[in-house]
Amino acid sequence: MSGHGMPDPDPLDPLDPLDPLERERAHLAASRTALRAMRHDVESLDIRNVTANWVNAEALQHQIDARIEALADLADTPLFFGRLDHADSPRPPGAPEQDDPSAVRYYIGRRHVHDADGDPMVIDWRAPVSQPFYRASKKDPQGIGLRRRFGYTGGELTAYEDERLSDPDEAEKASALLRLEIERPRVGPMRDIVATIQPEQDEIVRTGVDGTVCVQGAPGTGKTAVGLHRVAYLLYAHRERLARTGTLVIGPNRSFLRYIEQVLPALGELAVRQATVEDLVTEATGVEVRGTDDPEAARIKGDARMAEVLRRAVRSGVTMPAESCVVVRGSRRWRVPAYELEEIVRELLERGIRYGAAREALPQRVAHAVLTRMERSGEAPDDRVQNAVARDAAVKALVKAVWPEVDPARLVLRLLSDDGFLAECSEGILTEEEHKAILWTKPPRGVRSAKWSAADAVLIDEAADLVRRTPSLGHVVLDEAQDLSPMQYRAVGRRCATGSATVLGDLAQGTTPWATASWAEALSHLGKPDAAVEELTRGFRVPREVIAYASRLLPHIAPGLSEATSIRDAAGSLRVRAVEVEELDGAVVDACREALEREGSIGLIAADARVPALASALDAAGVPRLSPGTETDAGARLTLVPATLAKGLEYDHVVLDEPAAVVDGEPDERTGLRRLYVCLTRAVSGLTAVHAAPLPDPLRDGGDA
Ligand SMILES: Nc1ncnc2c1ncn2[C@@H]1O[C@H](COP(=O)(O)OP(=O)(O)OP(=O)(O)O)[C@@H](O)[C@H]1O
Repeated sequence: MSGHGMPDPDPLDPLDPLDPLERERAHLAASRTALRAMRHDVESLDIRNVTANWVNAEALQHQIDARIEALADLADTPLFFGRLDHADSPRPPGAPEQDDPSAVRYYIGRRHVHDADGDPMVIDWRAPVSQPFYRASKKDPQGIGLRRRFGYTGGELTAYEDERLSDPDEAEKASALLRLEIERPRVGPMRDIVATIQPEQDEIVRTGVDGTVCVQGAPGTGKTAVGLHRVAYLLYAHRERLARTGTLVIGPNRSFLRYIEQVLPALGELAVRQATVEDLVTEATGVEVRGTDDPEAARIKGDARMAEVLRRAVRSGVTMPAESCVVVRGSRRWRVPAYELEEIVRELLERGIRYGAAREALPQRVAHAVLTRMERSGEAPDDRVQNAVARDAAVKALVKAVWPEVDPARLVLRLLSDDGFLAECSEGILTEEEHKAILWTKPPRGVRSAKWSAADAVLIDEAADLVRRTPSLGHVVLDEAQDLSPMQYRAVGRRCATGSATVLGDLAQGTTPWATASWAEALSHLGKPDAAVEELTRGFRVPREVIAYASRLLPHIAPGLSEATSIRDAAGSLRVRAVEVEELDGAVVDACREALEREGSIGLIAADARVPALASALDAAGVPRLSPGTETDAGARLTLVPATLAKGLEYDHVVLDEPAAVVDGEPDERTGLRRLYVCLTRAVSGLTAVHAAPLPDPLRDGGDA
């Protein structure tokens, strides 16, 4: 009997048993055939007799269509990328390195494929039996004798790489296939890393669904990749639960989301929403963001203290009843005295339930007080009477007077335009200057005409949650988290209040005035103070020379952080060129042309203010260019990227225009150097920095000039 997933060896098998590549190709072909058969089975399902009605039939057909789509055989996506042979029957010493047909064997791929008998031919990478493919090592072989990685060229299986984990004589070596995969030129959007997830990454990917993890990671350590694969993993391990509760990936902006949007569909996961925090809060509140704040106002509006200001504002309209409430039923009048109504109101205020829920509870409480009186006088009212009393005009009038309805947008509008109201709500919380900084000088006429800023929309979202609980999703991945304000963390936190989160970021790349200073603080704003913080320092993107150059900025921008290492040593990957001012644009265009002679994508990154000049220079030179978020293809490979949009993106070759201008584009030096750090760490193969102005201090006397 052969291992699982491999047919028994056929004595008449014409394949050369000593040619492993040929055998693997045969397994690939057989798996393809099996996948086609699986698809054919689903396609030929006849649902006419199993569904009683039209709606069911529609729903079922929809599921079937999705399944057919999921079973498509994508020619350029290999069906499997790895193989595990269990160590149960080790190869006898001196035996030839041929396949051991008696070993329990699994092929690992992007999806599950089984043969006509239901025996697995390929195992989903997320299944528990696949885990050793990512985690087993010589120190801890996890029962694995052989781990084989496959290399493909254009869909053809062309290479394999073996590690004999239980062979003490075999030295541990870096995987050449991993290196090839990372250096494979980038054209088009981000791709998945299922074939090469590293052990430290896999631990994060497979953290349980109830655990929130926060990952601090230097540029290019795979945070984004890990976050996306974690969603795919969770959807596999908890499909039903998450289908019900939903999953969400949050990124900093549209171009970033466009860059990552293909990864989950490529892993077979089509139903994960991807959005920015702004998308979420504007959608929830119905306001449109058309305005901006100056940095100081934005900082204050994003400060966690605003949550308390809003809490006070929401409850500010609650007043204590001055009069008793009289309900007339038939010939009798029932009076609940003011002091008792006050007790009810106070109790509701103290119970900490949502404002809206308390407003709904109030008439029932008053009705209950009426019913108690009825019972005391010998009546036997039932629930219907209580409901009728709760709907009585006198009770309604009372609720309206003491617990007024709150419209979140109107409330925030009042807060930001009514000096006295803001003073009342922020007393002892904001300083006089802070109060002035957020007050609108020209109050808008109404909610629709107001030029709401992104920070305002978050305030409205907070107010809305104080009134009515925001529904929570099952899992949220928050990428580039370091740039969120405390109020934004809270907005994300309420969207995973009963679920879990994966928080990804790098404190050194924080470029907002409110950038996260510590993960502990951020996690407490998120409402997940007990989350584990993991650090990733092994860099996959940036070559050693380039990351070392960028890391010179670290002591100035994030002194406590570890420097990233790089798994790749690409000599000559860093070039720094000094030119005269009048030559700058020309030298940058030349550097782009040089980069275009090589394969892959090219990013020309420049201070936002320099972008128009460089766009003209490229146009004049006849070099086609794209904007960030537009897909590169073989014909157009150069993207002109404003420094403020570079975060999270990567290019095979980066040309960096005038580093000093990138620093000067920010309001303070530390933010400027952080922005520069982001720009310096976008390159996979090579970075050419071209400058006319002196380089920022930490970068002087470096590079090969
Ligand atoms: N295990 C891996 N195998 C192959 N490629 C990997 C692996 N881990 C990361 N990469 C690649 O390294 C690059 C950087 O990954 P990613 O963008 O996820 O890093 P990041 O930590 O989010 O970076 P940044 O902080 O700059 O946003 C990507 O091209 C990604 O596909």
